Amino acid sequence: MNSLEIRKLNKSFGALHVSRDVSVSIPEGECHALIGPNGAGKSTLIHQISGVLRSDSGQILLDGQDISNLSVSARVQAGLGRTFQITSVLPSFTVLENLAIAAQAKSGSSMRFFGDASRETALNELAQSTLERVGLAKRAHIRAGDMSHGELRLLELGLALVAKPKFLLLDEPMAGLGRAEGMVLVELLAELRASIPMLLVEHDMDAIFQLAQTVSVLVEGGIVAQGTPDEVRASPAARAAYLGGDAE
Ligand SMILES: Nc1ncnc2c1ncn2[C@@H]1O[C@H](COP(=O)(O)OP(=O)(O)OP(=O)(O)O)[C@@H](O)[C@H]1O
Repeated sequence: MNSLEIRKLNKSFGALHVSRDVSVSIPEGECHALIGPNGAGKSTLIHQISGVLRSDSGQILLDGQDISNLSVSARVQAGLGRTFQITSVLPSFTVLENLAIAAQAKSGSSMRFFGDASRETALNELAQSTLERVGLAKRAHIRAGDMSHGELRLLELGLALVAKPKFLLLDEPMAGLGRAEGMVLVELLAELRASIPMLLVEHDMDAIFQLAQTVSVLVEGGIVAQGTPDEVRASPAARAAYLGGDAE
């Protein structure tokens, strides 16, 4: 079963206790949004989950496997996918080439396998099907550097999907997108969440309330409210700390 469970994660920077006993459980089929004011500790938590930062204590379980002590790349190998705020797209390669390169990298390809036709076919098929999955089939042969910002976001998601993740970490996927581009991405993520559960850090409340079945509100590193969007909207702690007038 695809799921992510984090149990009592803590992280301090010197005297600053940022993540405080954070626990979240995200089962199969679910998009969980993490929201909170600037400086609440959202990025820190994402970095702890992805492995960029080691937690001081707590556990991270992916499909029941404890990945708390794995490196970033070992977590990716274990099935933890993520989109990066710093793009991993190669701008002078086409969209399809970017996906094919990612597919090859994921497959652990090396020169000694070069020329294995069936293997190349499989990688090309994976690149092509991912291209279609993220709605970029018509843009296959465009240089990635010539794409719009919204298309780049779709390609970044495609690069994560090539690795066939069991779970996706999405760090502000809507950032910088216009309304139309944002809607395309929301629709795509809504389709994907049925097969790949996801944790979404996002400031765009419309996107959150369209996508997330459950929400955690993080304030000063601790979760002050957790539940469905409606429960969180109704939570006095969340309203006081974060949602304010938007919750009305
Ligand atoms: N490497 C670090 N060293 C020291 N303090 C840090 C470090 N990284 C983050 N912090 C501090 O931890 C707190 C939480 O920061 P974090 O970036 O996780 O918040 P955030 O919720 O992601 O904020 P934003 O919404 O603005 O991105 C802040 O007070 C920040 O200054």
